[in-house]
Amino acid sequence: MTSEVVLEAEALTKHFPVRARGRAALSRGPKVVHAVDDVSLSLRRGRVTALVGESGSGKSTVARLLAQLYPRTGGDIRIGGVSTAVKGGGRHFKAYARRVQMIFQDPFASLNPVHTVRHHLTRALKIHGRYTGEESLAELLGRVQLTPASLYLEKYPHELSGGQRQRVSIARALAAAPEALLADEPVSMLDVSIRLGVLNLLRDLKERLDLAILYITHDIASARYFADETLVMYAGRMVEGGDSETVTQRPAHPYTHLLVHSAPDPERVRGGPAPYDDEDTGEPPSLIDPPSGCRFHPRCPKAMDVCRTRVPERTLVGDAPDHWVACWLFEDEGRGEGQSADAETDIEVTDIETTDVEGAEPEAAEPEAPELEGAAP
Ligand SMILES: Nc1ncnc2c1ncn2[C@@H]1O[C@H](COP(=O)(O)OP(=O)(O)OP(=O)(O)O)[C@@H](O)[C@H]1O
Repeated sequence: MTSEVVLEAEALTKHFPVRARGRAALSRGPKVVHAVDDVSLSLRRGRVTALVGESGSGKSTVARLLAQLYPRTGGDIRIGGVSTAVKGGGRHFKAYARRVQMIFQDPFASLNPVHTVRHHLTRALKIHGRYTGEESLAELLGRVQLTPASLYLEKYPHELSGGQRQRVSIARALAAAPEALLADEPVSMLDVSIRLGVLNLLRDLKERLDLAILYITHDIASARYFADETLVMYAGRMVEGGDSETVTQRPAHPYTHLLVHSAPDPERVRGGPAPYDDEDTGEPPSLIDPPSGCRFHPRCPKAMDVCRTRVPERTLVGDAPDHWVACWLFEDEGRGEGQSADAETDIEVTDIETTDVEGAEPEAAEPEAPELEGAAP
């Protein structure tokens, strides 16, 4: 874990204002959606960091904050160690976007249907001052394994397969020669059969271009396969993090257990231990009025009194050097950040052997949909 930090967030917070309606508008003060609270993370050169959690846990908001597509409510974003807050559109945003690029879930929506691949890539290269004629286009397409370039350059998005479209989106992001790539569920809309190919491409790019990649996913099994480090988010807060093997094989937080247990797991099907009742998955809370203390406590089978009132701090656990959890169950065993000790928990651990990404995503109820004041871009 010693490679250089490219992009980091410290105590990042985003609250979206919501308009109260009816009597609530008269009786209560302004309401906000607590989409992201106190999130800290570091993206390092040549490493993939997975951000895992159910729908509505705040993953996309973290990515959009890191891409400077939203202003933040609080906290800091540093690129190359320098604090940065950029407003969309201008010269500063362009300079930032040269270093930090984002790819989205739906490549069909992010490519303009009336333009060819040539148009998309030429434009991106020109914006970032890197267009040097045909060979720069061929080089970009080569990077995403769309060769020979002549087969693809004159094609429109609808003439490409889903996987090819996502590769063109990735090529367009690479036109900036970024240091960090924020990939928001980059394979979840693709056919199961081609997901692995796109993840392998991203991994290859990470290695060849020394990219720092944030990989957002619902699917913790794919995080184990693809990411060096895995961070788990629940209801706007980060609850656990560490190297992917440890977080997915020896999860500490009860919520991570739930995610691991909901993932496809041949061992469990053969009778491996189940830490919790499979059916008892509950629902994520409203983020307008999130639970006090640990936000997972209403769903947590291990909840204690303290969980209802006080937010747990990050504490290092287990043998792996950077494995941390924010959970009161570990108050006694925790080493505090930077110390060393063993942590035993009374939670049984379920091994997962799944290494492909074809599994179903854990089901999650949609959180309460607020009336938006600031529309998402
Ligand atoms: N522009 C907005 N205005 C108000 N609330 C918003 C806005 N964007 C997101 N939210 C809310 O913030 C919370 C976090 O949403 P976000 O999209 O970041 O979660 P997510 O984990 O990425 O979910 P998904 O996997 O479904 O994309 C949700 O409750 C969502 O409704």
